[in-house]
Amino acid sequence: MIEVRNITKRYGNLTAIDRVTFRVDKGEVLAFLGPNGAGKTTTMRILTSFIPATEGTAQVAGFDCAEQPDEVKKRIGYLPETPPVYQELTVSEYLAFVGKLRGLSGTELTAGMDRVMERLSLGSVRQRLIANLSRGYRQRVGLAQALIHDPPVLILDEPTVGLDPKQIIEIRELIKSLAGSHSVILSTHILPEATAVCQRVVIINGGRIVAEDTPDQLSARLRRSEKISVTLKTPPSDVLERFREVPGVEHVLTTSEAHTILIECALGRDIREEVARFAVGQDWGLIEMKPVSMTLEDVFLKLTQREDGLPKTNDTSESERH
Ligand SMILES: Nc1ncnc2c1ncn2[C@@H]1O[C@H](COP(=O)(O)OP(=O)(O)OP(=O)(O)O)[C@@H](O)[C@H]1O
Repeated sequence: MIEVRNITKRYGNLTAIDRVTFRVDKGEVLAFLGPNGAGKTTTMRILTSFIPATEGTAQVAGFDCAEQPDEVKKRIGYLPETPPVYQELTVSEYLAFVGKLRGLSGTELTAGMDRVMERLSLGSVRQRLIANLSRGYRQRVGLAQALIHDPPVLILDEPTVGLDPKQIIEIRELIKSLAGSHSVILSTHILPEATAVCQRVVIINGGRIVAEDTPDQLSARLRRSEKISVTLKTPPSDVLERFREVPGVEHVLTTSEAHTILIECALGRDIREEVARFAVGQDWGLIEMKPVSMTLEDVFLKLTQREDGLPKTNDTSESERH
């Protein structure tokens, strides 16, 4: 439904995105995840035919974003980071206005308005001025304008920024309910949002795609070792060296918690029994031992930070395509 091939966008000397390629299938919800400045908005703008790519092609429902912008816009609902709402209109007036801009009129317009108001539970505020709505309701109105012409494709740029936790859950549930009937790209820098809502994640950093997969597959693929977190009541000062004696242990690391250490062994091995026997034998007071799985957050940091912990930038990033 969305096909992006090798798109590059340059602003003067700055390459905002560099040979970005990905696709979104019919009914799929894709997270476009990346830190600030990674190139998310630039990509969304090319897809919505707001700006042309310097190189490469982007297509929506078979139409070229640069050459057939009218056909593309008909099939896309776009919610920019700041919803394009008019404060001085009521919800009903605003949605009628947007619907007309989208070419709807008569019964088609009324049906479209009724449909989005019901879907976004806007019925009770339809006669309220947008200026007097809470942020959560304003965001719902923003989503309603994106859906008014019932487009098959939705592009949502950071749709939950600035909402309270309850509103965030509501908006995420709504996006999930669109899966199957709509193809959705959700741009976000919030990791739990990607896992909560999307089936697939594209990670962009410094203008380049650095990974693309399901959240589970991403963590599995980047995991290079098994990790166990061990908490001891009375660890000796040389606890790291001592644990390195245990057969199978490859690395022992400190953690931010004084009495907890991290033990690594080869992928597929389970050395918990040996580790427990050793700690108990030394009488170090074994309080807790648990396997540590790699979260999407770990994956994200691994892919978007340099070895020295600084963020990778558009100028210095090495593509780590997997
Ligand atoms: N019109 C422009 N002119 C010059 N540089 C731009 C322009 N728009 C974006 N950039 C630059 O391109 C890079 C990518 O920006 P973009 O807004 O696409 O990132 P983003 O991932 O959406 O970040 P954010 O989440 O902060 O909006 C940044 O370095 C940004 O400063």
